[in-house]
Amino acid sequence: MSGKRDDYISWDEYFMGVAKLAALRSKDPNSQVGSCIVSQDNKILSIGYNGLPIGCSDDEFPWQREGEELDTKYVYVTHSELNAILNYRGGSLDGAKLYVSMFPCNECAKAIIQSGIREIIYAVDKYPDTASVIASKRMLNAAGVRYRRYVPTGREIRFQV
Ligand SMILES: O=c1ccn([C@H]2C[C@H](O)[C@@H](COP(=O)(O)O)O2)c(=O)[nH]1
Ligand SMILES: [Zn+2]
Repeated sequence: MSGKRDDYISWDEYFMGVAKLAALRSKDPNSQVGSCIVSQDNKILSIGYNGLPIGCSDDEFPWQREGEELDTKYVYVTHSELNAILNYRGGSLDGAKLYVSMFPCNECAKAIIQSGIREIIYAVDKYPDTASVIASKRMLNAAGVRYRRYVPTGREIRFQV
């Protein structure tokens, strides 16, 4: 009997919690997406969320979903997963894991595969019937990148000292 706490959070809760915290930085009014890249030995390597590229003002570029293509967010926003990959300055991501709050699109799947990430843990598969996500899964399957849904414990995570 060591007296150690036994209600500490799991690795999955920890890293998905970090990804969801990062998502809260997003200015996207509809979908806030956060990513946390983790090494095989559970060290956080990088974090990202969906947002505009450096130098592109959050207040000047559009956040709408519909209308003329050039007036929508879709042609400007950098996706959370790509931001996390690009934010990493340490070299190789070979064998890393990606915790992400929403299932990655086809463009992110390409970047994930090419970066060497080998496992995706996602919270929500928000658009499973879209060509983008179907293509994403097809590529991830072909490349042998595993993916699994994060199963919430239902436990409330509170901060206390
Ligand atoms: O793989 C992905 C796919 C999408 N995103 C971002 C891009 C947008 O900011 C939102 C999606 O907006 P909707 O209004 O839900 O279409 O999510 C991402 O970061 N990663
Ligand atoms: Zn994407």
